[in-house]
Amino acid sequence: MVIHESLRLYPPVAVVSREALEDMQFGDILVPKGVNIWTMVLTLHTDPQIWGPDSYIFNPNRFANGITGACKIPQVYMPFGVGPRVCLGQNLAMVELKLLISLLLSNFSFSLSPNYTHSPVLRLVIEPENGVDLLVNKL
Ligand code: HEM
Repeated sequence: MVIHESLRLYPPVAVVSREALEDMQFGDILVPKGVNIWTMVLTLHTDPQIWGPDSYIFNPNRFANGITGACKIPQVYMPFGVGPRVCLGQNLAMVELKLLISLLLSNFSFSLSPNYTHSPVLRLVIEPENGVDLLVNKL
């Protein structure tokens, strides 16, 4: 739940793009050949109409009943992309994250340094603008 919520609010890949290789019609919308379409993952992940009024709040419990329980349109949760070019490493990434977090939390406790300022920025990926100063104690 914590990993899902982190990937929802801070998706490392905040934008995925596709180029139309031919003219394409979606209902009333014509997408001409050659146009690049950017899907704003972060916008989809924080839309209050989809996630509820607390959509900008970090709340891992929203995933207590899985992705379908967390939002109205589960397809919009796409930290690893969707479709034929979905991230090949998504299962490996999830296992790595679970292992790493379990190992770290069973050996150390963490708290935020008073120096920390919350300022996520979109560069190549979403990252903390001023780094993350942590106070780490060995258990
Ligand atoms: C938290 C970690 C990761 C995130 C958030 C992530 C996210 C993504 C996203 C958003 C895409 C683009 C999907 C699209 O265009 O629709 C992608 C593609 C890809 N990812 Fe990841 N990824 C992660 C970890 C990994 C790992 C660990 C590997 C390999 C060991 C990996 C391998 C790939 C590959 C090969 C593609 C290209 C797939 C294709 O174009 O067919 N990723 N990833």
